[in-house]
Amino acid sequence: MVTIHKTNIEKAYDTARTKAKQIHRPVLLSIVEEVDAVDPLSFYYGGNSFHGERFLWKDRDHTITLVGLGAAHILSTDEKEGRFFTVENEWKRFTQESVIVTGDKWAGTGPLLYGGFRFDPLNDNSEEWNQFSTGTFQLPMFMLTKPEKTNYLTMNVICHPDEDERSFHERIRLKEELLANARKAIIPERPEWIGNRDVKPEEWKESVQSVVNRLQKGEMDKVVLARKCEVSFNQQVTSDFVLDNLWKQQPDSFVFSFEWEGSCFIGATPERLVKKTGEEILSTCLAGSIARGNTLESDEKLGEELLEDEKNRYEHHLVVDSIRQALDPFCDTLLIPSTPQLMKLKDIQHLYTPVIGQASENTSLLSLVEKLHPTPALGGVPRDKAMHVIRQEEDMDRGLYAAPIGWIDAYGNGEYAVALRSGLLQGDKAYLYAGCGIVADSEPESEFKETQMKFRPMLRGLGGTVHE
Ligand SMILES: C=C(O[C@H]1C=CC=C(C(=O)O)[C@@H]1O)C(=O)O
Ligand SMILES: [Mg+2]
Repeated sequence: MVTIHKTNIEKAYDTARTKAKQIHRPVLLSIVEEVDAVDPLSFYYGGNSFHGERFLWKDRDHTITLVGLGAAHILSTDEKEGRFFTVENEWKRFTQESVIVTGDKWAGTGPLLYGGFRFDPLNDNSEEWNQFSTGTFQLPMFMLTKPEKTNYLTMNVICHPDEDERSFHERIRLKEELLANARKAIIPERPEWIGNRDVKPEEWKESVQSVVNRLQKGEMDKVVLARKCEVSFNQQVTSDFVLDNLWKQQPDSFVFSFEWEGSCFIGATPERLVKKTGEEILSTCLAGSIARGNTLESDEKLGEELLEDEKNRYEHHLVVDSIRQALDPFCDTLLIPSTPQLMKLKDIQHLYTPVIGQASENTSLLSLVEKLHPTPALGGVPRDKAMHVIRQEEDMDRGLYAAPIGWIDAYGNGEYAVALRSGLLQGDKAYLYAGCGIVADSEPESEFKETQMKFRPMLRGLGGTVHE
């Protein structure tokens, strides 16, 4: 990796081209510059000439927003077991040969790989998820990074050995145009909502009962079962208006979109899988749910009920235990409070235990993702047995729902969320997914109601009427 500090970009371009000629391979040139304040959503809408190749990421702590336009490079794998390492090694190799022009090494700027790993590489019941590989990632052509108050723009160009200079100048012109577009107010178009329907709701409740019977016999401790809801529109649904809604409606969640080959995976999830900045790592145990109350008093009462409820505490405890076991071997220090607190979101409250650790040297972000996924907040205990039951019982493909989605930069910093409260926009349909942790004393009807609450953020985000 060659890092050049604040130089003439023509010179950097020559360096990259010369390098490409020497190694007989294309070389990535990544140019980072500080720009005047840009509204991330306007940058996204204004980049609609890249429709189908855009992404947006906002974390739940409001520390970073990323918007990517266009794909300078695609990295995907169909490997099953080794997919995390394949992506990691490919990414390392690719960035090691790159030329980066930057003022400093800010996390989330420069070369950055955005995308996700499918929930279950062994599920080939594909339906709507055909176009996604077991790991699907892109390096954006243009990317806006907003860490709190600053604004950076990264331009990624793949320089070929026989590169024609004109295409480079064309990219610079395009970058200026995208920044100018983002400063004009663009209001996203909203298609008309036709209706929504639960897919096989009665069958799902029967599955819950059959899993409860097995749990009561002691075959396993926990299995998370999910179901699907389908929403129809009068015309193609694009991600713009959905993002606009989710951004405003779910300030305390990760808001993300990932446009890919005509579809868009989108959502507002409260759950972090893992974040790594230098050696510091953060993770989240999130499991156990109850409704929000209509008044402050009833809301507090429900919160207290959740904190004391044995069934929910058990659901949660299994997640804490498993995350501790996964992270402990990779950490010099690991801090996990012994009792959960409440995470209150617009439609639901959860039991929540934050995790902070100091990773031992040479621990990579994707190796942590590999160890953590799927946590028992989406899979179960024991993991392999639960995955087998999910394949048997769910009769669908989760695709990227409940899967790790996020980013990694050239310095190994990054963050992956667990893609809950999410859906796939495809043509004039949106497919939404929601699941529940099933334990021995689960009741199908009340778990069904829990999934109804978990569909609400996306139903509202899609413009549906949600009874508060
Ligand atoms: C599987 C989902 O939620 C998980 C995260 C929080 C609470 C959960 C629960 O109480 O069952 C689930 O484990 C989902 O939202 O689809
Ligand atoms: Mg639950």
